[in-house]
Amino acid sequence: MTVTPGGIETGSAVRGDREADIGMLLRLLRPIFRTHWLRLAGGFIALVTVDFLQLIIPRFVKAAVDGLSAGTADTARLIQLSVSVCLVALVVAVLRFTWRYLIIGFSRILEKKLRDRLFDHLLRMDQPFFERWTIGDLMAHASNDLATVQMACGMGLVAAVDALVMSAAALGFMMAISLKLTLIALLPMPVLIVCTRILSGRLHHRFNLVQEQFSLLTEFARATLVSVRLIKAYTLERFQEGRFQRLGQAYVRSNLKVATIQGLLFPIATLVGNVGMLLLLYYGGALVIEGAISIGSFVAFVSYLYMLIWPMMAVGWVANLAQRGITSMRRIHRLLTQQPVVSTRPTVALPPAVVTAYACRRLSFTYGEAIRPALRDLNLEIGPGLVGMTGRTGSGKSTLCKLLLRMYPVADGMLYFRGEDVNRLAQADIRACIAYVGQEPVVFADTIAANIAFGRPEASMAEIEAAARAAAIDEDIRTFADGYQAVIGERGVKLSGGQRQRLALSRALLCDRPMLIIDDALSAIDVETEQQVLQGILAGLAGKSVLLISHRINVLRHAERIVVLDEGRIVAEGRHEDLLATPFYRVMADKQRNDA
Ligand SMILES: Nc1ncnc2c1ncn2[C@@H]1O[C@H](COP(=O)(O)OP(=O)(O)OP(=O)(O)O)[C@@H](O)[C@H]1O
Repeated sequence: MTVTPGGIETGSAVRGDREADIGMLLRLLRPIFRTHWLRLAGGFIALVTVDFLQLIIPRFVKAAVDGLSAGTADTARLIQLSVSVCLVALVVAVLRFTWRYLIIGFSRILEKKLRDRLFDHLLRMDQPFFERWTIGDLMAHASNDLATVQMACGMGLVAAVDALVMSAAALGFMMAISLKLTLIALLPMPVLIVCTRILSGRLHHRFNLVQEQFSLLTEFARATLVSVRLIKAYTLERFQEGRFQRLGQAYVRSNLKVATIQGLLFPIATLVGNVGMLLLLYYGGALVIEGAISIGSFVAFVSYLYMLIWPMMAVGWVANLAQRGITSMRRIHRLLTQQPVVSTRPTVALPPAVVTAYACRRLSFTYGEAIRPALRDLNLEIGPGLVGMTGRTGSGKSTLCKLLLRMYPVADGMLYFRGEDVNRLAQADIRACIAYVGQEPVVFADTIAANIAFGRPEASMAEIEAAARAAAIDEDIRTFADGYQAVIGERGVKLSGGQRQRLALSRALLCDRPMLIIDDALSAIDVETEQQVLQGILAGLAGKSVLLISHRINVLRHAERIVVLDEGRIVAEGRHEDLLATPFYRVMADKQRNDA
């Protein structure tokens, strides 16, 4: 089993797109900042006010200490100062809540808007895009990168503004007391900035490793649970347990490394603060003895010095947050600037239904990195009525379906829908005319009714039941205790393979679109039910075009015309009886007759 590591770096680097500069990134964020400027302004006003109020508290303490040492402070004065400290602390508490609510709330709004944009963008991308990017890559963008940008635009901005205001104001107050003492007390601070910068860089790296380990662990658990039946069939439980345990150990090890760095960061900050305090005690004490500063000023100075420790630490932290935020924004930007390769600029409106739904004119197609074309010089008309298609595996049948569904680009003049070159039509217009049933039925963990009504959520129960009857699954559904309201488990685990296929078919029949493409989607249905299903399809055929791909002669013989593909080319075409004279079809028919 392959586990997707969610390696955004590797995945993106391979694609080698141009890196976005800061201006491009800001352009992406600017509209969100502009819309919420009032909220941000309110938040920062509250934040700066908190900083100033915090700086006022030591002034009250200074007044009290000076009053006490000079013998001028009486009880009333002390109560007055204490009440002032309490009131300021109360306002600080309210304003702290306010800035947190406003600014961190803003960063969550920003994250949501970016996530919505990313999601919308991904839904608009085409098949070649999803072949280049793994789901692990995309999930990593949608979780880790968005979380990093949120952190940078929330706590990062707060810490930057806070550090700036707090350090400027604390330094101002300290210098007002004594310039010399300020310079002495600040001597150890650069050590703190450098240490935080280095350690938080390492912390960031370790955090990334923790996240990577975590996504490996969760992806492994997901992949194991999804294929639990296969694992049991191959008695791989022990093997999987061992791999899971090893991944778990690696995750714990990465977390311990994070804890080590975090464990170093705070003691270093305290140590540096205490060294500053030592210098302050020595030189500040001397200044008090000389009478150059009062005891109150000395006490206030101590408070300011403590207040400086956080901003000094924040400098290194903010630099790392900003760096990480920019890297993540670049990845998001790279994803948002990917464009679908299938044309999205229609020049003409969808023509009304004509006799031929689809026409291929010397249609050739080669997958991006393939050396051999999957389809070569195909000349084919589909519709109205039932066109059958068969051919060896890998002969290009599903590729043709994908082209008809406009999942891959085709050159001009090769594919016509209702007489118009598909490159001149909107993909959505073409797709809206086609109901498609793929080889692998897609079933959601929802009720049977909701699964059938996926393409037409507004359909009535009567319509849903009629579609189920046409796909010969109505009787099976009624065997469930909750009938159409039965929840069929993740990926339809409560249904058999044949039931899943018929469910997918009923979904397509309910859509009642002019064209129906069934890509080998009846393969798991028994012969008797298969005939019922075919009757259901044939009953609704009037005026429609159906392309029915199958390896079964019994299915194909109902078609008015059968096309045989081999190595991407049409090697035979005609009615069932005519084709019996051709080698591939005759061998297939003989073999299936003998098997029966
Ligand atoms: N996404 C892809 N990228 C590159 N090559 C592909 C891709 N999908 C299919 N192919 C190749 O194109 C060729 C035709 O594949 P296709 O799936 O169309 O065959 P098919 O006739 O539908 O086979 P089957 O009967 O087994 O479903 C094969 O050689 C296959 O390996």
